Amino acid sequence: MNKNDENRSLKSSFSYALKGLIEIYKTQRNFRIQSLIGLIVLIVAIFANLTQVEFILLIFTVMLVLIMETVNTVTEKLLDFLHPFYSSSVKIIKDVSAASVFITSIFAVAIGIIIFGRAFFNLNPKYGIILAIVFLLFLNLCGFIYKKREK
Ligand SMILES: Nc1ncnc2c1ncn2[C@@H]1O[C@H](COP(=O)(O)OP(=O)(O)OP(=O)(O)O)[C@@H](O)[C@H]1O
Repeated sequence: MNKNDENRSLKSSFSYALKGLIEIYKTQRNFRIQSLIGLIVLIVAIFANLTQVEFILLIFTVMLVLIMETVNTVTEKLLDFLHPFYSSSVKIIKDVSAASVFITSIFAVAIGIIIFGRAFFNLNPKYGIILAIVFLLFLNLCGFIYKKREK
């Protein structure tokens, strides 16, 4: 492969990725909402008094939510293509995939509370941890009750 071919293939990979992004943006309402929230969060971050680590964490979190939504969309589209009819297995896979986005969103909100809470309201970082604890408590409690009921 010569330099020209390499440049061309790099260009086409980029254009395919861009088409994929446009497809997700056009068809996935959640992706549109998440990318808008991410944009607002990062713009607000510019005006907040944040440390370098906090900036990095915010960018990481915003991108992570979008990545998880993209992976979730791939899972849904793949399953719809392979098995367009009702199936309890498809249901479980789709539900679990949606759960991964949900967990990431909770993580994002906890990070937001910790970082913006400190910067704008001098809030103790423990409130972000409390949200994560409430989520894990709820998860364990529901899981426990559900398992008990199944027996
Ligand atoms: N083929 C199927 N068999 C069984 N259950 C399904 C099937 N397709 C979807 N479901 C159920 O419907 C839920 C929503 O699935 P769907 O693919 O419509 O995703 P969605 O959340 O509406 O995605 P989006 O709006 O992002 O396209 C799944 O989590 C699952 O519980």
